Amino acid sequence: MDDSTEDQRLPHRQTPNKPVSAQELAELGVIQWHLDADKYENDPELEKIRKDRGYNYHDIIDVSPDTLPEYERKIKSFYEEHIHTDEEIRYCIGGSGYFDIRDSQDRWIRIWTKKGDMIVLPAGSYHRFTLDENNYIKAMRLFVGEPVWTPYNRPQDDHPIRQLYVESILKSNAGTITAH
Ligand SMILES: CSCCC(=O)/C(O)=C/O
Ligand SMILES: [Fe+2]
Repeated sequence: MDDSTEDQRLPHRQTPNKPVSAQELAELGVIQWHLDADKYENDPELEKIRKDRGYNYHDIIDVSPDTLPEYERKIKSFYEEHIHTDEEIRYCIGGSGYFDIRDSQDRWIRIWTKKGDMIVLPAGSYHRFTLDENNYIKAMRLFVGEPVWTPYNRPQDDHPIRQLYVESILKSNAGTITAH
């Protein structure tokens, strides 16, 4: 992402653009699939992912000014940099939005998530979410067991889940992750 503080809904690409590969995202623990969102209610491919990864809970969230209760408060909270103690698993079944995640040098990577994209952000990863200029996303939220949506806003460097995440990234990449 660029460093501009302009509207969070803009793409915020660097000039020139600096694309990030699926491999680089995988090294941060991000998992992605692309599915046929038109058949999300009866999709063997989605069922297989859910079964393989134990995602036995799901619900649907409609994020737009007209559909989300307490829209202003929630949209602000989604964009505060935070971690969760569990994976954040989202399947975009309509609309679009940006999931931002910090890389190993603490730079933001912006992941444009559109209809059919399913993404897992690992537990302990610093991230945030915003709608894009279309102002609408319909997403399936998945979870293992009873859902816990609590965000822990940065700084969380002493949080055991953050520490586990940092260790796992260090181990798999033999790289450096900047402590702040
Ligand atoms: C599109 S789902 C809303 C965003 C959210 O649940 C979250 O935790 C963002 O980090
Ligand atoms: Fe989150």
